[in-house]
Amino acid sequence: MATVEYKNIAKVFGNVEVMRDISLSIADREFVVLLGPSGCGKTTLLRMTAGLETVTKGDLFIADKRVNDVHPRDRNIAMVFQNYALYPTMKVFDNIGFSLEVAKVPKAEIRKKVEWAAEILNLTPYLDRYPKELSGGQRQRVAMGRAMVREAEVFLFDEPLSNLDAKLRAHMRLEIRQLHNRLGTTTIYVTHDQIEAMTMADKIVLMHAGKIMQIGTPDEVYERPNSKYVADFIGSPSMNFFEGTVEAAGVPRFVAEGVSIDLSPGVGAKAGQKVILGVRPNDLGISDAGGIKGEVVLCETTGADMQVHARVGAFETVAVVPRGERRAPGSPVSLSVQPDKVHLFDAATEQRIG
Ligand SMILES: Nc1ncnc2c1ncn2[C@@H]1O[C@H](COP(=O)(O)OP(=O)(O)OP(=O)(O)O)[C@@H](O)[C@H]1O
Repeated sequence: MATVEYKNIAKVFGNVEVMRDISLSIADREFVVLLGPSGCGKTTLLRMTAGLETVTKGDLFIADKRVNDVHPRDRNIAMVFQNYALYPTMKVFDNIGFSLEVAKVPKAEIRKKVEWAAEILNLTPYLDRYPKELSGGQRQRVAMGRAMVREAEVFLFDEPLSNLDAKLRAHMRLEIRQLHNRLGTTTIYVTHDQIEAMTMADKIVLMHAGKIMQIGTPDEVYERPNSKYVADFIGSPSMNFFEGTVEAAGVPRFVAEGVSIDLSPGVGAKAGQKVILGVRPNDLGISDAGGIKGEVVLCETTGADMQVHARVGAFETVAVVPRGERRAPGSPVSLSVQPDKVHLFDAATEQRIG
């Protein structure tokens, strides 16, 4: 097992710089998720870690050893891809054991390791089958088995669940996380799915346009997003945003067209400062009186909850409330928010205030 360290990493393809000055430390046994929209550079960072892409600038360390120029084979990593990359003409047993066979490990030892991995992954009944005779989830487990038998120091996952249906994805999330709890292998996992990131990660690294926007535990990035970008990316439905000004006579107050919200007394904003105020849909309560006045646009039920879409002044908002709160479109509604549930960002820099 090992640490992974990125120091001022940059990546240029041709003359296009897709990544600049990435620095990140991953602790031994940590499960880190690289999260971000398509094109943000997460796969490129993973492929550089694997040695499948060169590092243009900076230093990459695995287990305290600089590996920029080390061949992928000698990095002691195992990678699990989105498309599993199984060999179609080999049975499950041989797929899992193939790398050991190439390394000329004695047959008895290969058998022992493959059976050990199959047992943990619930693949024992399938060792004699070909990949095409397996379900998507089973194929995914075979791909993980291949990584496990190599006793790699670091596991790299590149969107491993994106080809599975929603239910199986949820199940495999749990399995991968349990596997990590059991083996403790340092893991770097790439996804654009925030639910995967929130449920699996010890630490989320949120990327955008080749830069790291925030590093933190799932709770930290959810509860204290350091910028409007992060606040908007994490959470579903997305955070509500209101652009306005802070007024500070007595209790500080946020004011925008049709909106007035009390802020916590200690809030770091200055009087007159232009800000963006954010509230998570779950932190918006609705009632018939008091609070911020608005008009219901639409109510949608998601099963357990109801999403109330409302127009408030110049803003579209959504509140997630218990299912019984259905209201007709066009009816008046009042929205309330606790001052300590408010997120404030500077309007110009979009960075968190306080
Ligand atoms: N071989 C390449 N040549 C040129 N540009 C590339 C190459 N590979 C990736 N890029 C560019 O680098 C940027 C980062 O790509 P990368 O695949 O790392 O993004 P990603 O966040 O993993 O996205 P996705 O979720 O779509 O895979 C993109 O703008 C992409 O177009």
